[in-house]
Amino acid sequence: MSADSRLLPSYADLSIASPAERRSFNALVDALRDAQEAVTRSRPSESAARRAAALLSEAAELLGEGVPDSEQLAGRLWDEPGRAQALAPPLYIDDVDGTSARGRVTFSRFHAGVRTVHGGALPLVFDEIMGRLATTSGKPFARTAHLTIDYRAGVPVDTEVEVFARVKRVEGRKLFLSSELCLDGTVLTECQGLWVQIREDPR
Ligand SMILES: CCCCCCCC(=O)SCCNC(=O)CCNC(=O)[C@H](O)C(C)(C)COP(=O)(O)OP(=O)(O)OC[C@H]1O[C@@H](n2cnc3c(N)ncnc32)[C@H](O)[C@@H]1OP(=O)(O)O
Repeated sequence: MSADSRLLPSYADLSIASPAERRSFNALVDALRDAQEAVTRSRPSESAARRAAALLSEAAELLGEGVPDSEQLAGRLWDEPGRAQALAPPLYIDDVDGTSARGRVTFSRFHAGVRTVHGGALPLVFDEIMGRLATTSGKPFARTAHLTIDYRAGVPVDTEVEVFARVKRVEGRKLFLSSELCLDGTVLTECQGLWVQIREDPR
């Protein structure tokens, strides 16, 4: 396991997978990320594109229809960067306490729009770090209710950027958070978010 339990949400279930299952599933998700990036970067010949498509289809067929979402591992290996899901780029959360969080992320061309990171990909990272902050340090389960993004400057691909988040105030079940994505001390993108602690835990 790669993170200490202070960095994990209060509802994280670390017993969901054995160490061996965790390693092999993580390797599968890493390979999926590599495939996404390789397809994005490629300009294959017709035959290479057909062959690659057949291999990817074969992999999907091998995995079959899957298990109910309550049993899936994707998105639930909380102590792994990216939680073993390929939707968002893997976020390395270095620190979380009751009021702030700090992490690092590198977007690749898969998440690019025109030369810079796609505007729809950036909220994925804000939702991850603010979601972690909103639900760590014993806080109950909360859902994203509102996000506002300010795109100050383009975010480069293939470059590690820092992400910071903090709790600005709490009003009953409502947590008002803010977050910034920075490169060399310059804020590139800012996000304001509202998380609402739900009345009943749905899990
Ligand atoms: C580590 C984790 C990483 C991953 C984190 C991922 C987190 C997510 O992405 S969750 C998925 C995306 N979000 C959702 O699907 C949420 C969908 N919405 C909902 O489930 C509900 O609307 C929910 C839970 C946000 C609020 O529902 P409910 O508890 O019934 O709220 P309700 O009682 O109406 O309102 C509570 C308060 O919040 C306010 N509020 C609710 N929604 C909003 C909103 N969108 N904007 C502003 N205020 C809002 C209400 O005005 C009310 O305020 P007050 O108490 O001052 O009157």
